[in-house]
This record gives sequence, C-alpha cells and structure tokens, in this order.
Amino acid sequence: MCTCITYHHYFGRNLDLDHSYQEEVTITPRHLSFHFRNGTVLDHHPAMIGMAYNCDGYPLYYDATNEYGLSIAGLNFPNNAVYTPAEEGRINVAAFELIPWLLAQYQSVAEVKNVLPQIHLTNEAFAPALPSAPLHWMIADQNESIVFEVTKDGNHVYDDPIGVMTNNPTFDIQLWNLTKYRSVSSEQAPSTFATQLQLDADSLGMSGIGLPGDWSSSSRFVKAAFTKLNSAAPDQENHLVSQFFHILGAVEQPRGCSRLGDDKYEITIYSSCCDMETGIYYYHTYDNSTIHAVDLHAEDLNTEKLIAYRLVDEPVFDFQNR
Ligand SMILES: C[C@H](CCC(=O)NCCS(=O)(=O)O)[C@H]1CC[C@H]2[C@@H]3CC[C@@H]4C[C@H](O)CC[C@]4(C)[C@H]3C[C@H](O)[C@]12C
Repeated sequence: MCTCITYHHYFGRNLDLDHSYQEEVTITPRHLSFHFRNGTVLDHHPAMIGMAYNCDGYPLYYDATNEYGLSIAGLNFPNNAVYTPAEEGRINVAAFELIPWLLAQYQSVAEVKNVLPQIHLTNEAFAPALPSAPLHWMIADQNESIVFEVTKDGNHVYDDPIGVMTNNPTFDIQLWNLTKYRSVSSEQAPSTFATQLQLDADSLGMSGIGLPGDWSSSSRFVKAAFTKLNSAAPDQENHLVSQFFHILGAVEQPRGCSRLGDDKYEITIYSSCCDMETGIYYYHTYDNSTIHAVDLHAEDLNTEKLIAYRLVDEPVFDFQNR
C-alpha cells in the first residue's frame, strides 16, 4: 500500500512494499527520446525528477515532477484498475507510460484534466518480465490535486480537495468515508458524554480517539487526511520539508505489522517529498532516516541520458560523544 500527499508546494509519497526493485532517484533530461507505444516520439520535453526503476535507459517512474511542478504518483489499485488492449482512433497510452506521457507534454493539472478523459490506458507490458501493474494516480501542481482511476466503467477524474490518496477502494468512497470521522478534532474537547456525567481528560490528544490506527488503505487515508489538514508548521522551507515527512510518518509501516507470508512484510521502503517550485527531491528510506536530497537543476538538463542516484539505505548513527 502507499500514501501520497501534497502539502504547501510539496508533493510526495510513502512507497509501501515488501521488497525494493532497486529504484533510484532519477532525472530525465530534456533530450531523452521517448518512443511511446502509440508511435509518438518526443525527443525534447521538460525535464523530470522522481523515483524510478530504470530499465535499459528507460525510467519506469513510480512518482515524478517536471520542471513546471506538475507531479504524478502511481499507487497500487488491485482488483479495480482495468486496462485493455490498444484501440484504433484513441489516444492509447500504456499504463507504465502515463507518467512520462503527461510530464513530457503538460504544465498544469488544469491542462491534464482536459486530456485524461480522452486517454485510453492499455495493458501493454514494458517487457515480458514486467507486466502492467494495477495502479491509479494522484496528479498535482501547486494549485490543485486530482485522482485518475480507470475501472470497469471507464475513466474517472476526481478533484481531490484534500490532497491525499492511498489505495483501494475507489476515490469517491475514500472521500465519503471521512464523514464517519466528522467529530474527531485536534482541540481539547469538552466532556459531552452525558450531561449528568462530567469526565476529566487523562491526556492531550483525546479528541482524536476514534481515528484509525491500523495500516489498511482506508484507515491510512483518514489518518493522513487528519494529520495533513491539522498540520501546523513554521512557514520556512526546511521546517515544511520536515513537517511533510512527519505527516507521511503518521501512516508509515513498521516491519512486522503487516505480514504477506513467511518472511515477507509490508514496509515503507521510502518516503519522498518533492518541492514543486524548485525541483528538489527529498527522501528518506526505511533504514536511513536522514533526509537526502537531489536537485533537478544541479544537473545539465540539455542532455539525452538518464541521471540516477542510488538510495542511501544503510542505518547510520551520528554519535555525539565519540
Ligand atoms: C507496488 C507499487 C505500489 C505500492 C503498493 O501499493 N504496494 C501494495 C502491495 S499490496 O497490493 O498491498 O500487496 C507500485 C507503484 C509504482 C509501480 C511501478 C511503476 C513502474 C513499473 C510499471 C510496470 O508496468 C511494472 C513495474 C513497475 C516498476 C511498477 C512496479 C510496482 O507495481 C510499483 C512500484
């Protein structure tokens, strides 16, 4: 499972999975030539930065942001995502191509909103060993967020007024589910149990009782939404980035709490936070909580080959007395 959020001008996600594909922070320069399965070739386009599994020089992005700040993340959507074979006369885009297709051609969510209804997502695999993954996408810029889902009844483009997305069920149900929690609060609430019984508060934070604490997709949605929407951070770059990771931290998965089988557990492999204004991609991994950063504009972007940075994932302790 995964969780994706926007916060101020930042966009990022937790990638929750039992193993890493050796993904890397990956910069696609402006002249990498994209040969899309529908025949379109784009050999100059805005540069992009994000997390990708790089296969033969092609970036299979999980999440990415382009030079204009347009950002997209793919999240698991099992049993709901429906891709079908390419059809003549439609804008066929293989599911693995959606991120580069949009980031190479558009600058804002407003533009993307107009094209998504026309796109036909196909089930073409990148390679036989990499069949298409059942995904849905959160797409954002500095002004707004949307969610794109293709299910058995077609394309859905939802406004995402809270800037949060997780996995199943479909986005309309995730949003509606929030109504169950309409009375939880970050304030110190008065005793309302019954007029004839006044109950003292044992601690702070009690008005949040009722918020889910488990790691299911719909629970993470509620908890991430609550944490983000009540978030208060000093309005300075470094504090906002730090706060961003705390919001994602509220729904991160410690190894052991969600077992997939034998020795397999779902964990938060990495958490990312991309500055949509500057193109700086911040991340930390499961075993290294130092925030590392890669700057899109520190590279020569007028080139043709992927630029990739391996994730730092070794535990490191910074001793203060030796
Ligand atoms: C699994 C991940 C979602 C995390 C998640 O939600 N895990 C819940 C598991 S569980 O459902 O709870 O058991 C998703 C998110 C993005 C995906 C990659 C996108 C590019 C590429 C597309 C190709 O077509 C197939 C290979 C490819 C590398 C994809 C592999 C994998 O699919 C990725 C990592």
